[in-house]
Amino acid sequence: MQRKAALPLRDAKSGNANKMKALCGKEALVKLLRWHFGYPDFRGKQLDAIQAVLSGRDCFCLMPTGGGKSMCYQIPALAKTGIVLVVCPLIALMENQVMALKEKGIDAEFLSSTISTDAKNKIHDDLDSGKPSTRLLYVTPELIATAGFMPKLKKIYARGLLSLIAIDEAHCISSWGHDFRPSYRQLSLLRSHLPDVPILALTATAAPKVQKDVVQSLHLQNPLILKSSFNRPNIYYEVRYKDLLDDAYADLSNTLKSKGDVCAIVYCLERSMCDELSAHLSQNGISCAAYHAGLNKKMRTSVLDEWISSKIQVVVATVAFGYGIDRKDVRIVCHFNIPKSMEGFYQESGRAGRDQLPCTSLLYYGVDDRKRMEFILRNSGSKKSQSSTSQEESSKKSMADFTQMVEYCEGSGCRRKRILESFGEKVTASLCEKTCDACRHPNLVARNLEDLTTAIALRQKGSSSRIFITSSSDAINGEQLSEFWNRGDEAIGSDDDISDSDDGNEVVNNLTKSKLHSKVGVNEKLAMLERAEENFYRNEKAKKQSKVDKNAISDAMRESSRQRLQNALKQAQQRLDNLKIELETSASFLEDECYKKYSKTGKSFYYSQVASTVRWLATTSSVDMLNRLGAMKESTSMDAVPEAEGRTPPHAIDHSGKEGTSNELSGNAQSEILPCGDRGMPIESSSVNTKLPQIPSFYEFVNSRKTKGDQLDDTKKNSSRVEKKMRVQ
Ligand SMILES: Nc1ncnc2c1ncn2[C@@H]1O[C@H](COP(=O)(O)OP(=O)(O)OP(=O)(O)O)[C@@H](O)[C@H]1O
Ligand SMILES: [Mg+2]
Repeated sequence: MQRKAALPLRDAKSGNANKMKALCGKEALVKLLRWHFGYPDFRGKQLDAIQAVLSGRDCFCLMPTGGGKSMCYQIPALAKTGIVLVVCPLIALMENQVMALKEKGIDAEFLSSTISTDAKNKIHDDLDSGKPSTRLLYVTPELIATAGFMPKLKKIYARGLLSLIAIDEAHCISSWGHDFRPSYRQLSLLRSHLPDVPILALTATAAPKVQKDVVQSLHLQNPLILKSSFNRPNIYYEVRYKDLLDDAYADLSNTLKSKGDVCAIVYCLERSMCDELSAHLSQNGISCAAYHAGLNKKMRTSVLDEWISSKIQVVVATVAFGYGIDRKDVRIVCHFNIPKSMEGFYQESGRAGRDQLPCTSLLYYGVDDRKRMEFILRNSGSKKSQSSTSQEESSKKSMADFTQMVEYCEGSGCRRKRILESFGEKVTASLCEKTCDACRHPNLVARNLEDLTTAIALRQKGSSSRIFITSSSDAINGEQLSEFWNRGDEAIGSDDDISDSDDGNEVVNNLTKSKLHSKVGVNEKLAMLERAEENFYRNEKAKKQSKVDKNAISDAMRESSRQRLQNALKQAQQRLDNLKIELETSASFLEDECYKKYSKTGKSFYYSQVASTVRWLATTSSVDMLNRLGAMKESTSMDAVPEAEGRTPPHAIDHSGKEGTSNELSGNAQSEILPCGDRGMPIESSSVNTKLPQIPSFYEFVNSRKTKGDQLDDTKKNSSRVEKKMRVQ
C-alpha cells in the first residue's frame, strides 16, 4: 500500500510555540482526520484527548464502545514527530489495527512473537535508525515487561522520539475490572523509565473504582479526565425468558430470520453450545459459523475473515470473540447465556451498531443459566489479586457484579437506566425514549416476570432435586468448553494451541484441574495461559513444519474420552441397580460413535458429542441404554458397509436436537440376542432398526429435566399466583 504523504504540520518540532499551537489547533487536526481517515469531524471527546496529549499532558479517556478511542492516539501519531507506543491486550487486536492503518498508508508496526525474526529485525533497525519511519508501534504488555525491550524504548526516548504512550483497554490493569490482566501491572514501570512521555489511558468500561485504580497504577500526573456518557442510544435492549419459551434455539433462529440477512454476534457460555447453536442456525438457512478458543487459529482466522468481509453474517461465539472486532454494521448482539458482569455485557453488546445506526441487544435469560453461573463463580477460586484482596472478597465481588446482571434481567424497570446507573451515571427517566423492552412494552415485561416467578416457584415445589446441580457439575467436568472467565483467551489460542504436546485434551484437563483447585487463582491461570501463548507462537512454526493438524483428534484424546465415558457408564450402572454391561467395550463403542461422527469435522464437535453422551448416560433409562449398546454388534457389522450406504457423513448433524448418526443407525439387522441385554429381557438387534434413543444436547437435557419438573406440577398450575417479587430464588 502506498504511503500517504505526511501533511506539513507533522514536521513541526516541539519547542517552537507557534508551531505547537498550529499543531494542536482544531483546524489542523481536522485536516489530518479528513486526509488520512476521510471522516468530516471529530466525535465526542476525541479532539479534547488529542489536544491534551499533544500538549504533553496525561489523559484518561473514558468513551463508550465503538466511540472512536483509537483515533485519540492515531491522530497524534500523524501530527507530531516521533513514535506513538500503543499497548494492546491482544495480538489479534494489534494485527487488525496495524493492517487497517497500513491500508491507509500509515506506517504502523506491531511487535509480537507471531512475527518472523526478519520482520522483527527490520522494525528494530527502523527504530534504531534515529529517523524512524514507524509512527505507531503496537506492543503487548508482556513485551514491555521483558528485560530486552525496555532498554530499546529508553534509547528511542533518549533521542526524543517517543511522543506518546497509549494504553488501550486500560481497565485491564485493575483487579477490580472485569478483564484484569496481570501483565498490565507491569505498565506502572513506564512512568519511572520514561518520565516525560505523556500517557493516554483509554477504556470503555471503568467503574469509579477501576478508574481510580487505572490513574494510580499508571502514575498519571494531573491527567485530563475525559468521560463520555456510556449511553448507546442506537442500541435497543431486550431480555427474553428461556423458561417461558418453548424452544429458545427456534426463537433466536426466527428472530434472526425475521430481521433479514443481518449481521449478528451470538455469545454463548460454552464452546459446545456455540457449535450446536451455530449448526442449528445454519440448518435453518442462516449464514453462520462458530468461533471459540477450541478451534485452531487457522479456523478462527478464517471465520473472522469471512465475517468481517460479510461472507458470513452470524458468528456464534464465546467471549474469545472480543476486542478489536470492528465490523460496523452488527445489527444484533445476542447473549444466549447471561454474562457474568455488567461490564462484560456492556462491552459485548456494544459491538452492535458501531455505525451509529439502530441495532439490538437481545439477552436470553434462563434461571438455570443464572444458577449455573453462580455455581461457577462460587467455585472458580477467583483470587484476583495476588496481594491484599482475599479470595473471599474477590468471590463476593464477582457475585455482586453478577447480581447486577441478574437484576438487569429480573427487574421490570428501564434496562438502559440500569446499565448506566451501574456505571455510576445519573440518568433521567426520559432518557430511554422507549428504546428498551421495559419502556416500550411495560405490561408485557411485567407479565413475563410474573409468569417467570410462577414457573420457577412451581418447579421448585415439584422437584426437590436441583436441575442446576447436575448441569453445573457438567459444566465443571466439561470446563474446557467454558470461556467465561477468560475474556482474553483469544490471545492464548485454542486448547492445544496452548500446549507443546499434541494432546489437547490433556492440556485442557490440566487446566480444568488447576481451575478446580481452589488455591490457584485467576491470576495464576491467566499468567499460565499467557506463558502458554508465548510457547505456542514460538512453536507454531515448528509445528507447521511437522504438519500436525491441530484440529485432529489424537489417540491420547480418544483414550481420555473412552475413560470419561467408562466412568460415566460405571456411574450409570450403579444408578440402574448394577445393570450388567461390559464397561470397557461399551465405552469404546460409544467413543467410536462420537469419533465416526466427527473425526472429519474436528475435535470441537467431537468434544461436544462426548459431553452430550456423558450427560445422556447420567439420566438415561436402562432400556434406552441397552437399546443403544445393543447397536454395538449391529454397528460392528455396519463397519463393513460402504459409507454411502451405511452412515451419515460426520458433519451431518441434525441440530434440532436430533443428533445424527449415533441416533439413527439403521441397517438390515438380523434378529439375534445381544450380549448386554440379560435382565431377563433379551434385547433384539432388530430394535436398532427403529430409532435409537437420542443423546440430548445440554440445552435439551436441561429443558427435559425442567419439563419433568413442570409436569409434576401440572395439576397445580393456575393455583395461586406466586408473589410478584422478581428476585427469583
Ligand atoms: N471521528 C470519527 N468519525 C467517524 N467515524 C469514526 C471517527 N472516529 C472513529 N471512527 C470509527 O469508529 C469506529 C470505532 O472506532 P474504535 O475502534 O476506535 O472504537 P473504540 O472506542 O476503540 O471501541 P472499543 O471500545 O469497542 O474498542 C471505527 O471504525 C473508526 O474508524
Ligand atoms: Mg478500541
